[in-house]
Amino acid sequence: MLKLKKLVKTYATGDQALKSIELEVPEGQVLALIGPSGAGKSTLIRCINRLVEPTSGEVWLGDTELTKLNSSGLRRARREMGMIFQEYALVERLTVMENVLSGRLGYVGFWRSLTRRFPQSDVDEAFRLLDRVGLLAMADKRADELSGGQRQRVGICRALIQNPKLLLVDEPTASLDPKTSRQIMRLICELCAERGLAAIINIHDVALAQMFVQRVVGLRFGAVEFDGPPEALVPDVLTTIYGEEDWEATIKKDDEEVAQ
Ligand SMILES: Nc1ncnc2c1ncn2[C@@H]1O[C@H](COP(=O)(O)OP(=O)(O)OP(=O)(O)O)[C@@H](O)[C@H]1O
Repeated sequence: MLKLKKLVKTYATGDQALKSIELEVPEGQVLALIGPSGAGKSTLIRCINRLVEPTSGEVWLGDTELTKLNSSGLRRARREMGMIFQEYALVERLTVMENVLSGRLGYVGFWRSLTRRFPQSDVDEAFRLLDRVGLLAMADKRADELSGGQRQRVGICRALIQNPKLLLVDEPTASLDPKTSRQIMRLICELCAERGLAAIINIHDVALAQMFVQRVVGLRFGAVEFDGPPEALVPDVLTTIYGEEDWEATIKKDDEEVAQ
């Protein structure tokens, strides 16, 4: 469904953030992207929807080569890729409902978006999504009245109301406490399963990634160092991705898989 071919990103500073990445993500697969700081995880996610322009190589979403699209083609293609951010990127003075509906701005016409008059079907879907993530009662609250976990749930609804094929998720739990982090990861993975949605989740917490995803890709110095199931992330493998460290405390223990 998503295919990256020889994807390279060299920043103007000369930093080679991605070195010829080859990656395929089938429909419905949730993949965690791990690796040390500076490995290129954010760059990879942002090159897919061209928030960062790749230097060379190809990005394919289904039959569309995203790297070939002009700006209007890209605008259309971006509807198919929902993005969830670490810092939520909500509009603080708008309500929860308005923030969720802003996910539809790529679909509604210019005048409608200017006056924020969304079709009833969009409003109905926003209510359904808010109900699904447990925020129905918050629909009229301002975004700046919410906790971090609640904000991220709004961010998830905003991405899903686009009806995307792929979710690009950039450190969704980095600003959250451990329990809320688990809840958010679980929610993202459940929603992907319910909707047959593929996702790439850039995440620092290896144990959290191992708990929820089917596939882990480890980046190091802009190259894929590991690609496999979470249980294959043994200490030696972590050392090749991150360098020398005592990994026993990091790797998921079976009895840690709490179903809360
Ligand atoms: N806008 C930029 N201009 C120049 N260099 C950049 C830019 N953004 C990232 N880089 C460089 O590209 C490399 C990869 O950065 P990137 O942010 O993608 O890594 P990351 O794995 O997401 O790191 P982190 O986990 O710390 O967020 C780093 O060497 C970084 O310094």
